[in-house]
Amino acid sequence: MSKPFVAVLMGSDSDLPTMQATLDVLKTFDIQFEAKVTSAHRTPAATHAYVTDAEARGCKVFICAAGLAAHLAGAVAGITTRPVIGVPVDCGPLQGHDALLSTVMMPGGVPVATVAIGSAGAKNAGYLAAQMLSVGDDALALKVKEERAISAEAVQAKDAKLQEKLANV
Ligand SMILES: Nc1c(C(=O)O)ncn1[C@@H]1O[C@H](COP(=O)(O)O)[C@@H](O)[C@H]1O
Repeated sequence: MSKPFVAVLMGSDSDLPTMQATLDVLKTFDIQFEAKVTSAHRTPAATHAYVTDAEARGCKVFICAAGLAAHLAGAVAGITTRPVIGVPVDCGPLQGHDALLSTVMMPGGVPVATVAIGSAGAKNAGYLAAQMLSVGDDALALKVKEERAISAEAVQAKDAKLQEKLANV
């Protein structure tokens, strides 16, 4: 049986600093992934071949990051019926606003789940992929819940510190 994994695709190696946040989250959850530079514009045939092959080998979710005229996520969504998460990368003169619109504004029937511009969006792409995979995986669902609880505790600890500071003013 094919092993489930997430494919993390980037339009360029210049997107890697942004996408490190996605890879870090996938590692936190022990989710298998493949990371690859491939471009709908520059290497359309290779992108098509990879997506078709990855789906056949067990890819459950595609995460696609691109900046500027970001068509990678949309092009991948046109090839596969697996969920596609789009990360607009903050580069170029428009700082990712162009990538946001070209990633999110998909025609009906071919969705791309688009996250925020830049590293915060890249981080959420990892969490969203984990939540998608957790639908059929109870152990992963538990890990996602535990991670949420840890992050809630961190916020509460920050508030406790603030209250302490305020009490001493
Ligand atoms: N938007 C796309 C696509 C695509 O959509 O297929 N391929 C590369 N790119 C983006 O071009 C930007 C500049 O790329 P370079 O740094 O290689 O010049 C990157 O953010 C990349 O994702």
